[in-house]
Amino acid sequence: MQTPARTLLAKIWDQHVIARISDDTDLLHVDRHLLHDLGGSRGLLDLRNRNLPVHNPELTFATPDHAISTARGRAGTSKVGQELLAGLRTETSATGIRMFDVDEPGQGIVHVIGPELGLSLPGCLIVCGDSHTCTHGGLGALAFGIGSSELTHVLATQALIQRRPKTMRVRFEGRLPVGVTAKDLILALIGHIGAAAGTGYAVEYAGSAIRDLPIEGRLTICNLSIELGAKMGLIAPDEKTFEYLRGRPYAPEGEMWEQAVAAWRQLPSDPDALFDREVVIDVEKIIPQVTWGISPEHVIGVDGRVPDPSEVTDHARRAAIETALDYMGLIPGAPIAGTPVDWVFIGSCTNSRLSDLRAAAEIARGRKVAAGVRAWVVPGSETVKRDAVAEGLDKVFTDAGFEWREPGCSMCLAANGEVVAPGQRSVSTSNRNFVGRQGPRARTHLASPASAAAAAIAGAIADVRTMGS
Ligand SMILES: CC(C)[C@H](C(=O)O)[C@@H](O)C(=O)O
Ligand code: SF4
Repeated sequence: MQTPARTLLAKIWDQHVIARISDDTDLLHVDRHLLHDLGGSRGLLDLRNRNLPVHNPELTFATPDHAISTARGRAGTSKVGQELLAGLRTETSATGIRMFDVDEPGQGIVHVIGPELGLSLPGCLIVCGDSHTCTHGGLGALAFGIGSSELTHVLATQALIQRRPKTMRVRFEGRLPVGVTAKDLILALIGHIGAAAGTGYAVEYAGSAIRDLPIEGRLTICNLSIELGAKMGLIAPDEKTFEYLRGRPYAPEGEMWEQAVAAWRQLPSDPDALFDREVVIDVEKIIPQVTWGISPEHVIGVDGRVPDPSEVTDHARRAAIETALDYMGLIPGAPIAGTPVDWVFIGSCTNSRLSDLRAAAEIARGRKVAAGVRAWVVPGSETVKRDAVAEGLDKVFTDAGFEWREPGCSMCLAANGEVVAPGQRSVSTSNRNFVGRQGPRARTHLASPASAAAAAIAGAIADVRTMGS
């Protein structure tokens, strides 16, 4: 009998089932557990208090990112941040967990270091107490965020009970227009199908535009899966994935590498595999995107106009637009381009990798940040920082008037006073434009690194396509 066609998700899932719990729920083995400073030490302390050992410390890795300051010398880390960092150090060393500490090669935003260290591999099941764990799906891993009690459970058992999600395939077809990046693709998708469309689904991104994307762009796409409502986003591994991973510190070597690649080649969804929902996006129609509101689905092309609630008949939608425009301080129907900005933030697990910094530097090179604008570049990891410095990107940015910071989450979630002041407007390469996300009453417009750099130079939301390089 022929085996039924299976999706990438089903293949990885089936390989991790330890026990069937019910028709749609399984106990799964976890291959990698990543810890960060906000939840990691708490989970480890919880175990200690219950006299439980960490089941597989060699499969668990930690790094501080959320609660540390990104100022030089980490000056400005709050008391709580310092306590969390100290706790992570004590508990990981007591349990034999490898921690990539501040100023050590390997430290960085947890979703940046997993891929770059080769900890995140195709076919792996990866969890972390963080909703953007979906990022690692860009390498063909099944990766998702877990809550704090699940985190403790994984530390104690290296396993997790999960309900099998429905499957959605999004095919991005065509060639990327000039100025359009992975970030624009995923924002356009969220705008098109809505920020709740992925709820209950694992989303597989496919199509010619995904195949053409370098790995870092694929990580950006998968990073925003949770902003689509999906806990998991995946992209089938291919030759680019293998090239990206070859020789990375934790990637398999020699004979093990050959065996791993042979196994990874079996992972892509079978051609006749069925998905619960299919979406096709023509990328040639997409232009650089920017958000105007307080959800990632509040997004338009940079040549567009802010919506006018008086033109919307649906009552609930009209009220939502009014609320968003009021918070954002925007005029209904006004063009979004030209809106003056106070802050530009280039960073976060969405867009702080080397290719992101290169794209921003292309726009910044030889130009100056507009008067009155503060612009930060926060590399995603020590490795990104080292590579960027080796290429002189830090110099390009500082010459243009950007501040060059140490790796961490920073202004993505406004820790340690790294905040946008009340009422001020920021263009940010991060993934959330929620109310208060970058500080109380801060106004956030999400965009790509190139678009963010263009805004810093113009002093206003700008169409990167008119800036050349
Ligand atoms: C702090 C952490 C739990 C949170 C998340 O789960 O995503 C954070 O990383 C975020 O981006 O809001
Ligand atoms: S960079 Fe932002 S989105 Fe990513 S893990 Fe840190 S706080 Fe969360």
